[in-house]
Amino acid sequence: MSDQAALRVEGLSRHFGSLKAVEDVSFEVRQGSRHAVIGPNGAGKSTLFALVAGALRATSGRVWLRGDDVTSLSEHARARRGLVRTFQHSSLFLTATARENVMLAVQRRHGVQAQPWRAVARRRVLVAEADAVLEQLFLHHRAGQTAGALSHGERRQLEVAVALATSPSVLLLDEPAAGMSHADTQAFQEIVLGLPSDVTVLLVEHDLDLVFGVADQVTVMQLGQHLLTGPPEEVRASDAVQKAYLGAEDTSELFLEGPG
Ligand SMILES: Nc1ncnc2c1ncn2[C@@H]1O[C@H](COP(=O)(O)OP(=O)(O)OP(=O)(O)O)[C@@H](O)[C@H]1O
Repeated sequence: MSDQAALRVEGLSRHFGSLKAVEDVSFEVRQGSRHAVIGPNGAGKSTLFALVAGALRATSGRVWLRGDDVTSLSEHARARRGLVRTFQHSSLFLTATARENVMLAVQRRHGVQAQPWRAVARRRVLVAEADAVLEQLFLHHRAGQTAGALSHGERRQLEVAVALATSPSVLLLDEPAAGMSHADTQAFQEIVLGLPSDVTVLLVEHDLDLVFGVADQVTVMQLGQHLLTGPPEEVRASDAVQKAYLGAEDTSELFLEGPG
């Protein structure tokens, strides 16, 4: 594994009966990268994401977090080591405020302390840390609202805040733009770009505007297999990617958006 890799998958496979949902996939995610996984429907992106997060067991292959083999670890054990995911379907406490949702995550990071006389001081620290994370995610003005009162886009922001509050080394974003309006997606793009540079981000995403707006590396999956990993301009220029991605002749509209 190269010195710069925060995460590496090596020969990773997951079969469902005879279906090879993910087959012998290998690639590295560099330290500090914003790395996206794309591919047509059924390409194996969600399965790959679940294998990396630890929600699914691999049929074969390995997952490395920095130099550590985490393949046999549960999702929780991986999260404790800094490999933290957001969920496509919200895992927020909807009746708790945005601040309380983040405070719970901060508290988990600190661990529960048993000295009751320090409770007031501890709460002050939790509030301050939670508010700092909310500010980072442009949600500070919503801190006192219940998560249930937030818009869909704001909830997705809050999910990232909750994940970020655990101090991840690698943040896994599961289709963050799913169900978002165009405006929300654009706002979310700024959030991803503004995440701390020492946090490595791996996102699985359908929205190519978001992908090409944030990613410095893109992995393309096709029919369970790894097709290409490279910088956005290389992916855009690849005939194989365009054909695989669209499966059609008219590729002229693909990959025209975004900087990179
Ligand atoms: N639990 C499962 N049991 C059986 N087959 C599955 C299971 N999960 C996924 N598959 C199959 O594995 C293949 C890859 O699915 P996956 O959801 O990983 O692809 P994807 O690229 O995320 O697709 P999409 O873009 O539509 O979300 C598909 O053919 C899917 O039907």
